Amino acid sequence: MGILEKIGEIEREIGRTQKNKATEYHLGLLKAKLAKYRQQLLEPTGKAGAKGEGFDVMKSGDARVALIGFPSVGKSTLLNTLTTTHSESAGYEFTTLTCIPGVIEYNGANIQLLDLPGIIEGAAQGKGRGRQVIAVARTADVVIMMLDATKGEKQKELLTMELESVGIRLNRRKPNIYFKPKKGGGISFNSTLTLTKCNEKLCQMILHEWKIFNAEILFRDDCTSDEFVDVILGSRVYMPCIYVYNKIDQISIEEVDRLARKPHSVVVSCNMNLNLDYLLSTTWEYLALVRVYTKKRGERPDFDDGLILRTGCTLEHVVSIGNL
Ligand SMILES: Nc1nc2c(ncn2[C@@H]2O[C@H](COP(=O)(O)OP(=O)(O)OP(=O)(O)O)[C@@H](O)[C@H]2O)c(=O)[nH]1
Ligand SMILES: [K+]
Ligand SMILES: [Mg+2]
Repeated sequence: MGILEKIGEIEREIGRTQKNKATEYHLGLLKAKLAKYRQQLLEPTGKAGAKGEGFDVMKSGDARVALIGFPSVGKSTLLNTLTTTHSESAGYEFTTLTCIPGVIEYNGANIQLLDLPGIIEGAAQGKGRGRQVIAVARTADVVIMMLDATKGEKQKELLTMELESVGIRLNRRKPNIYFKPKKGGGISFNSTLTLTKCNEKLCQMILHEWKIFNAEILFRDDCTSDEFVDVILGSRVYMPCIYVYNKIDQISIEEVDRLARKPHSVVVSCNMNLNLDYLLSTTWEYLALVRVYTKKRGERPDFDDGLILRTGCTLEHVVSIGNL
């Protein structure tokens, strides 16, 4: 039996057990066991942690949005408000221990919203269930980083660093650098504009570090050496991210205004249902989905049955879907 099943069983038994003097000892033991299993689930070295129990959620719908944030910022409350799925929400940290999927219907599209356990500093190294959470975040089309509006910018900085450390780049374009390792011929370095943050010598030194002595490089943008490293390593994920400041019911209107003006930010109160429409329209915009209506020659288009496509797709995509 997996740890999640054990937890479920104990929770059910606690629910079944009447609270009185005679059951006091039994209930106490059950709660202690529950605490032990919950703790095991959060341990980086625990077997359950390594396997990622409870995180194998199928992709479904037209797009996937992952909710990440510190514990108790209101992620589950958001899922409960926007979808018909229920995820336990409570005032204590690590209420959510697994990945809970819900569906948002918007503009005729089905968007999968994933509630996830809270993550903390050190998540990328395996603290809490951080590694599994980050692995799920990588598979998303958009990340919603939920922040507690009462708690300042520290959470945002820490989470951004955690994601950076595992190769997730938020709200940044893929560096426009052409890079191709070769069999011979040394390193050929070119740029289409004057570089101010990086140069040929630095690139060569970096490449030698990776034991690459033959390659073709073309900078098409004024990129940094960090971005060059990202290109050499590949495996980077460039992810649109919305910073959602929740619990604005707890702060002054001046503070709300200040947070709302930050780049990529949306201010909300999940409890009081404030500004969630705007969060949905922003999410739609960040997903960059478009609806395409097909019609037969001489007939009117069927506006009830559009295709959901990503921005940048071509007519060929539409035709190939139509031929399925
Ligand atoms: N004041 C206020 N409290 C909120 C709001 N949204 C959520 N909360 C409260 O914040 C607490 C934590 O909410 P959860 O939804 O459990 O938070 P979470 O991020 O899912 O927490 P974990 O699963 O433990 O990581 C609960 O007591 C909620 O009622 C809000 O908009 N305003
Ligand atoms: K919580
Ligand atoms: Mg939760």
